[in-house]
Amino acid sequence: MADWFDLFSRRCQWVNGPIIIGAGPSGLAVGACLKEQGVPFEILERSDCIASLWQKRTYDRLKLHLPKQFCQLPKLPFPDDYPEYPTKKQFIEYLESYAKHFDIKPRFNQSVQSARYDETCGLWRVRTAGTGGEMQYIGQWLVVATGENAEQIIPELEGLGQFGSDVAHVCNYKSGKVYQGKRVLVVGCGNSGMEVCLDLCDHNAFPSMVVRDSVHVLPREVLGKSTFELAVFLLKWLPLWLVDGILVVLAWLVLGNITKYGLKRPSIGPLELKNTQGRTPVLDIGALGKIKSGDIKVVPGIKRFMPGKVELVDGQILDVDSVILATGYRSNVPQWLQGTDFFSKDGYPKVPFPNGWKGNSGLYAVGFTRRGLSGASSDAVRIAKDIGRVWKEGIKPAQRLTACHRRCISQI
Ligand SMILES: Cc1cc2nc3c(=O)[nH]c(=O)nc-3n(C[C@H](O)[C@H](O)[C@H](O)COP(=O)(O)OP(=O)(O)OC[C@H]3O[C@@H](n4cnc5c(N)ncnc54)[C@H](O)[C@@H]3O)c2cc1C
Ligand SMILES: NC(=O)C1=CN([C@@H]2O[C@H](COP(=O)(O)OP(=O)(O)OC[C@H]3O[C@@H](n4cnc5c(N)ncnc54)[C@H](OP(=O)(O)O)[C@@H]3O)[C@@H](O)[C@H]2O)C=CC1
Ligand SMILES: O=C(O)C(=O)Cc1c[nH]c2ccccc12
Repeated sequence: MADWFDLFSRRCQWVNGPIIIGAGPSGLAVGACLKEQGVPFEILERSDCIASLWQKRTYDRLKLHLPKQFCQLPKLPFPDDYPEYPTKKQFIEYLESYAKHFDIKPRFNQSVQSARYDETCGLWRVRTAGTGGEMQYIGQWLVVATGENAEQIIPELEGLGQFGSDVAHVCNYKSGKVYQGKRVLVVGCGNSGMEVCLDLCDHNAFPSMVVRDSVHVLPREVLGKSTFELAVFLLKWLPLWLVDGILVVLAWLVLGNITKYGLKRPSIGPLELKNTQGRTPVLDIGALGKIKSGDIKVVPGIKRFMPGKVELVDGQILDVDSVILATGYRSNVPQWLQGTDFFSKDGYPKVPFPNGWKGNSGLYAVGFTRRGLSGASSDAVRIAKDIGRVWKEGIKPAQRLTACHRRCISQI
């Protein structure tokens, strides 16, 4: 009886078409491409808005750091009057207009708790929790679009619990305004750590940035041309190792020897490191100047925290008012995707680029190639074509619905 109650109370829903998890740029891009193919779909989003990473978990001064042609989604370019590097506000407005243009209406407050392929009926079952209670969605395809940045990484650092209350992950940092006059320890030297330090300087705070190992810093532009664009251009003719070599030489010519500031370069080149380990090179937009001037202090790894203090691996003890953890993000796919070995433990597809977008039994992954928004866009185009082909071949899952659906519902 309870099963039929679920069905009638709409706690269990058949989705005619793919179930897309995540309404960030990746999920929206797949949605737009599916619309063009005439394939219906549902997008399930844990937050109450599209692109929640951009709307809720990024700082005010953020801009795209790749030129706009590498960041637009399929089928709808950025408006002509957008600058080369759109601001966060412009990017969000673009995404809002993108969703509107393609009439994409995600289901908000649907946090996916589990998704599993049911071999017996050949369908995916997706369970969500949200403001309206628990729901189950059933469909033939599952598109994972939850992103490489789904969860903040809080490293285990000795004594951090005793440091004091002013510890935040960078995803909760908005502006340096509230840190005025404070000594701030920024842990991490990726693009977030660097830019937050710059923002802290601009708000008269005193940042120290922890660089525990090595980091690639590249100028965002060389002679007025985007370094990233140059790399993409060179990769058309040259092997990756050579392009990496050229980038390092260019960085040295433009930025000088930065080792003396505590910024050691990794032995692996910047693009290879990005592709293999997901470590994004820093595209400098001014932090390096502040490091050179001494406004941002570079400090080595952390040994332990004490109340109001931090001890570093070289024995220095610093008095610190606040700590910002710019320690990165992780995928959350292993937390909810069950019964498939398509994703590895780190939450990325096991199959290397360019084949990681398609798994078995109607499973797809978009936005997990460590290639930013342009990587997500190419995944989205491929996925929609693949699903569209099957859809047009006339496999109408709805026709299988009655018998199959009944069996599935009876197992809730
Ligand atoms: C600060 C920052 C700046 C960046 N700048 C650039 C840039 O300039 N250029 C570039 O190319 N890339 C950039 N990136 C890379 C970034 O990955 C992309 O910009 C982009 O946001 C990726 O889109 P996505 O849809 O794959 O993931 P996200 O934008 O993270 O979207 C995933 C969505 O899935 C939802 N979700 C997650 N888990 C669940 C769940 N269990 N159930 C339901 N919903 C769920 C999330 O709430 C989110 O809305 C940046 C990343 C960061 C963190
Ligand atoms: N558009 C833009 O301008 C921006 C883009 N981004 C993008 O967002 C993504 C995430 O960037 P970001 O948030 O910087 O994260 P990243 O993963 O790129 O960097 C994390 C940093 O934290 C360091 N770290 C992690 N754990 C520790 C620890 N225990 N002690 C000391 N250091 C530690 C890492 O060091 P190690 O390398 O040694 O592990 C690394 O320097 C990237 O793809 C980035 O390009 C971010 C900000 C701005
Ligand atoms: O900003 C990011 O995180 C990106 O993933 C964009 C990106 C993809 N490939 C790169 C290589 C160098 C610098 C940024 C990127």
